[in-house]
Amino acid sequence: MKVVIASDHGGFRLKQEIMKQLESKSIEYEDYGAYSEESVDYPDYGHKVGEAVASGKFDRGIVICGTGIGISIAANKVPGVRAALCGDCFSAKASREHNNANVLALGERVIGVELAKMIVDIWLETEFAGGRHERRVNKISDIEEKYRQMGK
Ligand SMILES: O=C(CO)[C@H](O)[C@H](O)[C@H](O)COP(=O)(O)O
Repeated sequence: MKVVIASDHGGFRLKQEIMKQLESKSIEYEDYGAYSEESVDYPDYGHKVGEAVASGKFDRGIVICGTGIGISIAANKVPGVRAALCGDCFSAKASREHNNANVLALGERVIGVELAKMIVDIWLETEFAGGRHERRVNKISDIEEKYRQMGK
């Protein structure tokens, strides 16, 4: 599995921890920044990760900002992205099983490092359950298609 990861300044330190975790599990990843705690704008990083996942270059993306909110909103603007902001293990599992989330968003200023690592582990390990969930996820794609046809 190939993972792309990015954060703004508010998620920089947690990103460093998550990258160490990916390395320890020999999961291939690429760091799309930010590369320091200097103040930057989270939409730029959510957008980059969203495009990298939607294009098929990466299987999954992880985005981190202070709350995880702004960067997940930005990633979700890219058609084909299903970014899930998770602050607990149950949601992390469900976001994969039910929503086939392809981007995980975390809030460094909200959750601790150890919880974040557990969430990442569960999220990366869990497969999409399909079945009735597939019909619902397809309806999300239908919404995107509707706006694509309207040229928006
Ligand atoms: O949480 C965020 C947006 O939803 C981002 O992490 C930003 O980091 C946050 O808004 C930045 O705030 P700052 O006061 O500029 O560090």
